[in-house]
Amino acid sequence: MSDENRLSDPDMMPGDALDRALRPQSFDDYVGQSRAKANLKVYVDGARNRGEALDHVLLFGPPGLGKTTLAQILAKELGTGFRSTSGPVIAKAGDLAAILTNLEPNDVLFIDEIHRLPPAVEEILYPAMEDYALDIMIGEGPAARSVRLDLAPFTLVGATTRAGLLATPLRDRFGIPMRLEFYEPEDLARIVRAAAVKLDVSITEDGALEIARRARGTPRIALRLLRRVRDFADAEGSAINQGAADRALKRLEIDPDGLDALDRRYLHALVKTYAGGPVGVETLAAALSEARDAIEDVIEPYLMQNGFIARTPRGRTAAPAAYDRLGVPRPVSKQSGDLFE
Ligand SMILES: Nc1ncnc2c1ncn2[C@@H]1O[C@H](COP(=O)(O)OP(=O)(O)OP(=O)(O)O)[C@@H](O)[C@H]1O
Ligand SMILES: [Mg+2]
Repeated sequence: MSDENRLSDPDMMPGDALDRALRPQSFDDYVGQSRAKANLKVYVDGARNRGEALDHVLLFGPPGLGKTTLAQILAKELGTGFRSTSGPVIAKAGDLAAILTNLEPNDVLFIDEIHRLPPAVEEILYPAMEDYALDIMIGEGPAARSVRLDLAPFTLVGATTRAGLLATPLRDRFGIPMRLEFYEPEDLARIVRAAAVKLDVSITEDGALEIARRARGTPRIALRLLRRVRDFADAEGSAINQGAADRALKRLEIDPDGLDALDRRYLHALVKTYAGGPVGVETLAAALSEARDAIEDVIEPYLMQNGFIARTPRGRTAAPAAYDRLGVPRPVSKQSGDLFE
């Protein structure tokens, strides 16, 4: 994202090595997402007992909620190998064919950002997912013929921040679609406390909860805030208690409800510049000098979840909570009946 200082950007790279060290290794360490987890446990047990490959799994939801982590855990719990790649990395059909033919029986193949697979690559995935087979063209012109090559049974785990961008034939081939949800503060507090133990940081219960409440429902952000708050607490020579966490997060310009500077700029533009909308996402992106993808993947899901904005066919609209949040009087009435239904 263009705003390099955005601390709560879950896409930000630095610290990712540490993130890896903090990654849970089993269903039991994986906090929250109880619905997804409970179902996956049943499917994993079934596949393992039958000695079969697990059905293909599609994990979708905003960045930083634990898709990659869950994919790795699936392989561990299945007791299979784990191969990992991503949509933009696979340029040619042959690249994917090479990966597929090298899989061991029942392996997990993880494709991150699966919505960015080139269409020609996507097509060879269809028979691979459906029949564990590759259709390869041999020769050219009138003599060309297609040869079918068998593959070992495998589980494709696809991850995407945008299930909506997936072609329907691809989406339909996932037997197990799973939406990951934003985390409750209590779950994020558990994640923060577990990380603090691993990082040897002393933190109180309410210190962890303060960080959790302000992490936009996202584990990656919670972990990042923990590291920054630790720096401030170290400088103060104090443990991370609620007061220390609050002071540090204020300095980081993260509001008590977790909104950061970019969230506030977004609401400001929508409510004040565009009179509460409806306004198109491209217009908002231009006004904020942010990429449209970042707006749609990172900013809007959390604002929507918290009732600040709505997406309508005609564009984004501000909900009453957005006016209240900015201290702007709510409009008395608007012609568009869909605003405050
Ligand atoms: N349920 C969880 N319990 C504990 N820690 C978690 C959980 N989910 C995620 N994390 C932590 O948050 C970090 C981010 O998770 P992960 O990389 O899996 O997110 P992601 O959904 O794959 O994000 P992206 O869409 O950006 O690829 C990881 O380092 C992991 O340690
Ligand atoms: Mg990931």
